[in-house]
Amino acid sequence: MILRDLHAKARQALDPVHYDYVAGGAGDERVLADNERAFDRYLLLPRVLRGGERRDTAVDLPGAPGASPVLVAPTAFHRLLHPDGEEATARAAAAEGAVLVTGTASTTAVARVVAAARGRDRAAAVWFQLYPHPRREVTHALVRRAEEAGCTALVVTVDSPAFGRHTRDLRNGFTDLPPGHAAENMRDLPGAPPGALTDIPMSPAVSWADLDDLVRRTALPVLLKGVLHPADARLAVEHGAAGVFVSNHGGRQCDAVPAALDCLPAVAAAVAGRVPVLLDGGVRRGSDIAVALALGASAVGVGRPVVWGLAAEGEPGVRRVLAALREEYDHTLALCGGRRNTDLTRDMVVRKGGTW
Ligand SMILES: Cc1cc2nc3c(=O)[nH]c(=O)nc-3n(C[C@H](O)[C@H](O)[C@H](O)COP(=O)(O)O)c2cc1C
Ligand SMILES: CC(C)CC(=O)C(=O)O
Repeated sequence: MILRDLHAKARQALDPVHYDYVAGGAGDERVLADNERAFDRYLLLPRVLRGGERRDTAVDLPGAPGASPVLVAPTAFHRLLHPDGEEATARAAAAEGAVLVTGTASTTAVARVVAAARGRDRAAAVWFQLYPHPRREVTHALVRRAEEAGCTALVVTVDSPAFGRHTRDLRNGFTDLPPGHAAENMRDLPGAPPGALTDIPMSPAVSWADLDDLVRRTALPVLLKGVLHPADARLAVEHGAAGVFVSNHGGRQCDAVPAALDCLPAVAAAVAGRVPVLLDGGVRRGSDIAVALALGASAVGVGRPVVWGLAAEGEPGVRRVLAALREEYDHTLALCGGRRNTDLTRDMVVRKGGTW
């Protein structure tokens, strides 16, 4: 309910073109719709008489011990959506104990984002989402910026060898950031001066060799974001990834893939507990988090709900979103007879209308 209210408030507050940029997806937005709908296809089957007075929902993630199971997924251009931008998001995430995955396409430089988070909580974990650049030296420069800023992990987005065709943006002619906004992490790096959406160039040539190069080059844990095929999850582990995000980019890339949730069980089976599996796409309720964790995720990311919270109310709005999800999840865990996240097991999820 809180999330729906903040979404409605954000819609009122935002320029319709910017609203469409966030809300929209690729193609006919089939995947966008299915990400949320997928959660309606699964139900929880609680266990009884085995709970406890207290619950502990913290999770140990790479570079983020004792984190909330709800992460802030990377979303671009926060200053476009609220004047306090990424710094407000960072303070809110830190206050809620949530890992912030800050993006390459940030309208605030990564050093300032991390400083804002650490100003709120000295132990706050900020991960840097990386779009591998067609020129390796630019990728390396971005990694150095993230390392120097104090990020504790890299999240390499691998579902974007090309820009997604966002139908609403094409219709609205949304190609440039308004004056005064820029992709600050790209500033002074070779390439176009920041200002256009496409100043974050995608590279169709990115390969496993680039992942090997990154893993060799940085001491930070490297996670992959945008893995759907179990064979790729297996390869990710073999190539040294410290975690895998099951994600279809919120339905913004290929509009003919399964819902993220539907890909989770096979990826979790392929990874077989060797590294954490995370999921994003369509998570809107505490019970969605419980379903994802029961199906093999260690934690979930939320994208649009955080942006709606930011656009509607700034830092307090983001806090409300993260707190609501965490509290609803804790309540669901209690109702399922769990004390820890790992008490939610595969047998406690059934397909609607069927049995397991
Ligand atoms: C406005 C917007 C911008 C995004 N920007 C990025 C980005 O820069 N890098 C990235 O890896 N994912 C990006 N994503 C995808 C999110 O990280 C995440 O995968 C997706 O939003 C999850 O789905 P949800 O919005 O249903 O929670 C973006 C998503 C949205 C809605
Ligand atoms: C600048 C864009 C590449 C950000 C993005 O990933 C998205 O809008 O989905």
